Amino acid sequence: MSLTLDAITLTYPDGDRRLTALDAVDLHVPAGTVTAVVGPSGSGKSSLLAVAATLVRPDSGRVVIGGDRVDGRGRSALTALRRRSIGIVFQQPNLLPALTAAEQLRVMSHLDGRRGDAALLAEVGLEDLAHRRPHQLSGGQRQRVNIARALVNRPQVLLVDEPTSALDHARGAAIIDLITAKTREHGTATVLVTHDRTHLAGVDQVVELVDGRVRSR
Ligand SMILES: Nc1ncnc2c1ncn2[C@@H]1O[C@H](COP(=O)(O)OP(=O)(O)OP(=O)(O)O)[C@@H](O)[C@H]1O
Repeated sequence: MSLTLDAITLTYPDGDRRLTALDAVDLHVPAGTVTAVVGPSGSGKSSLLAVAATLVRPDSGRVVIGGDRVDGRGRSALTALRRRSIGIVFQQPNLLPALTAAEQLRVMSHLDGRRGDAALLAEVGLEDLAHRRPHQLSGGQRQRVNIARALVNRPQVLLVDEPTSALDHARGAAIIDLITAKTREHGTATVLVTHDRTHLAGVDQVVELVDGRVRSR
């Protein structure tokens, strides 16, 4: 399903004024495609991801997933929507230290009451490492578990924040390739926030944010 952000404006309190983090931002991400969001520090990339994740409510504008407007829904409806439809991959894989790779996935699917899917580990190339705990995995392998975990519930929207920042170039490129492949395979609408423009050759759209506005390219 597609993701659309329509005229999103977001401000934060800033002393006795408001700081405009996103200024009438439009973004359309068709199903099965990856949109990279680039821009300098403080340009609003994380804010955009937080709005798309329905974690932060914008001052104005609409968030539309698969044709349904989702901003403005109540808290429990948004929690259910996030569990069901939105996968989030954070910069640092926040895996639970005591659990094996397979267990990290099972915990997610139990939380949502769905069947565990350790086969996902095979999809991300970790079938032989299912029994390892996070400290027994490399940074790139941990990020793969993180991605597999975000995909457990087959989300319609995948939001990825700086997935390569802790990785060397080759491992970073492999992670972007993996995200792109899974996006195509599952028909996900994927937004990938990154500082690093060197990996962007394979993505479908690159959006540059400057001071909270989309700069046309
Ligand atoms: N909770 C907050 N309260 C007040 N201001 C905030 C808050 N979060 C972000 N900001 C401000 O909003 C603007 C956009 O921040 P945001 O984190 O979205 O940028 P970014 O592009 O993700 O930056 P970076 O690349 O450094 O992570 C910045 O000026 C930041 O200082």
